[in-house]
Formats: sequence, structure tokens, C-alpha cells
Amino acid sequence: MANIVQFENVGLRYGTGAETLSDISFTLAPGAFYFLTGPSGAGKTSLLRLLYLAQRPSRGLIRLFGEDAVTMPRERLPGLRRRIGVVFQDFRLVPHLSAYDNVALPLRVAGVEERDLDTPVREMLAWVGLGERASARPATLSGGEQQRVAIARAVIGRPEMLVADEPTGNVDPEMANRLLHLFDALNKLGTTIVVATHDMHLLGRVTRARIMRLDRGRIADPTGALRNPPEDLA
Ligand SMILES: Nc1ncnc2c1ncn2[C@@H]1O[C@H](COP(=O)(O)OP(=O)(O)OP(=O)(O)O)[C@@H](O)[C@H]1O
Repeated sequence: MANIVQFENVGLRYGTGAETLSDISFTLAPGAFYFLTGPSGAGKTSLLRLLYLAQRPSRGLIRLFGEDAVTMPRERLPGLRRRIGVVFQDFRLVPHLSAYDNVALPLRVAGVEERDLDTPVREMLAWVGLGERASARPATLSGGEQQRVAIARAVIGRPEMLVADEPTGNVDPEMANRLLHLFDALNKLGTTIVVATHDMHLLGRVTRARIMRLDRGRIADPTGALRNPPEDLA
């Protein structure tokens, strides 16, 4: 099947400074699992923001789901954006809404009828292990619980690709493993997964994952950028 994402010679410059990302070229295959690694400041968040259309590049070509995302008229971007789920390090739940209403939010925004919401929202909360916490507000949930609500919210619209930026950065190692299991399970159902992390321990947890490494705004090893993890991490 054709690649789900294609970046070709993409550059990103904030303001008038030097380029934050330079000559970024890669493709992502549908149904694959990718880790994006690299030291702090390498440009991981910037690259993900290009990927989920929060940012436009300064130069280069980006194709998403076979469409040119750079020249696409602005009003068509939300349609493309809905095909991508996003998870952040700091969860970004709506504080005054319950876990249930946070997960229901994307469906409500998409105009799904209330009577059609309940089953998918409850199923999704149960899938992330929070079936009993539907009415809890984010502030009363642990970090790991909040992140599971955020994952449920990101995937309830059945996105083709899930992008996660340091999703385990604010949880303990045991919860990090649990979150990774959720990503792994989603990937096995066919969702393309991209997880940015500088936690090297995570890389070996999904042995079929491909690793993309950024260093100072460039893909560190263009020829082997999407290789399998080395044996000692598996
Ligand atoms: N909105 C912005 N305006 C100006 N500079 C920015 C902006 N966002 C990021 N940068 C700069 O771009 C560079 C890359 O940042 P980015 O957050 O993409 O890296 P990162 O690899 O995700 O780092 P970390 O792991 O610390 O989050 C940094 O030098 C950062 O200061």
C-alpha cells in the first residue's frame, strides 16, 4: 500500500533564526510503528507538529494520506487533521469536563448524535481501564489515568495515525509500560503509530518498531533512519 506520510526536503524556520529542521526526508508506511528519538532540542516536537498539521513547513513537500498538505487550502486542513489522533506529554484534558465528556468531545464536535455517543465512549473508557472513573474530573485522576483518558480521546474518532509527543514523560515506569501496551494494541489493530521519546528504555518495548533519530534538526542517519532497534534494546 502507498505510504501514509511523505516528507521531502522539509525545512522549518521559526522567525528569522537558523532552521530548526533541515532537509527532512522520510516516508511512513501504513500500519507501522515508529519511535522518534533524539536529544532535547533536536526538533522532535517541531517535526510532530508538522506531521499533525499544527505547523506549516518553511520549505519542502509534505504528503499526508496521498494529499499535498503544504499547498492544500486552509479550509481543507481540518478534514485531514481529523484522520490523525494526538497525545501530549501534559495530557491537555479539559479540566472542567469529566473523563467521559473529555472522551466524548471529538464525537460531539464532529456532530455525532447524543444517543450514538454513549456506547463508543464507555467502550473506549473500558478499553483504557477507566470504566469505573467515567465521572471523574481530570484533577482527581493520577497522571497515568489522565493520559489514558487522553489516549481514549485521541482514538475515539478512529484515526488512521496516532502521534504521541513524549506520552510517558509525566508517568512512572510501570505506567509507561502500560501506555505503551495501549499503543501496541492499537497498532496491531492497524493504526500507524508515531511516538516521540528520549526514553531509550521504551525503544526496545515494541520490537517491531522502527526508529527515526533526529539530531540538531536533521535525521541523524538518513540511510538507516528507519531501521529496527539494535539487539541490546530488544
Ligand atoms: N514556537 C517556537 N518559536 C521559536 N523557536 C522554537 C519554537 N518551538 C521550538 N523552537 C526551538 O526549536 C528547537 C527544537 O525544539 P523542539 O521542541 O522541536 O525540540 P525537541 O526535540 O522536541 O526537544 P524536547 O525533547 O526538549 O522537547 C529548540 O531550539 C526550540 O527552542
